[in-house]
Amino acid sequence: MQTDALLAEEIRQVYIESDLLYSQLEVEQAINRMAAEITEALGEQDPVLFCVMNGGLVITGQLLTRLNFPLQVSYLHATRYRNTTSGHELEWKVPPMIDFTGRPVLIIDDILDEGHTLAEILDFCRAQGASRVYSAVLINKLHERKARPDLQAEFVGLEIEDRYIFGYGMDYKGYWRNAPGIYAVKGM
Ligand SMILES: O=P(O)(O)OC[C@H]1O[C@H](OP(=O)(O)OP(=O)(O)O)[C@H](O)[C@@H]1O
Ligand code: HPA
Repeated sequence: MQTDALLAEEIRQVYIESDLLYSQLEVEQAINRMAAEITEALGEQDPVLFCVMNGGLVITGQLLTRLNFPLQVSYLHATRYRNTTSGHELEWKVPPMIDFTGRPVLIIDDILDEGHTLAEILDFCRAQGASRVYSAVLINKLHERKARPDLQAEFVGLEIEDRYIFGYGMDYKGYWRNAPGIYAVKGM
């Protein structure tokens, strides 16, 4: 079999053998709660929201239609895993392109795993003059390997055990960001 055919087979197999950790309904309920908490904290603050591409795509879109107050939204692109299942140095592909000097910023991403990605993005936004920097993640992964012991997002959808997951923006080798639930890869 050709390499791409082998990968396609692996990708299908990973989905078939995965464990569903949270259904679409459970994820949507968590997003509703996050949106209410964000509205409560930022509804009067004229914030700038940044989607962390690629993984933040789905949660950002799902949150946006639930945030009924004045805000601006844009994206930044930083990657550490590069479509693999283990992290490397953070690579900035696109820095924030809206000026947010003196304004609150909300960084939105799919997952806070070891937290190197979020920590570096938060530091960058603080150094660039945000009045305050908040973060929202759909998933917080529970383990003792956080980049900083005190690192937490203000807004968290769901917590998961220490397994490699995909769905709702999170990928397995670049695939299954579109999976409509939170799935854990068998054996990982
Ligand atoms: O907490 P960490 O251990 O730093 O990992 C979390 C980051 O890893 C993933 O991005 P990735 O680098 O895979 O790029 P992607 O957004 O294109 O999937 C995810 O979207 C987070 O941004
Ligand atoms: O468990 C994960 N799944 C997908 N992407 C990720 N990026 C960090 N951790 C993960």
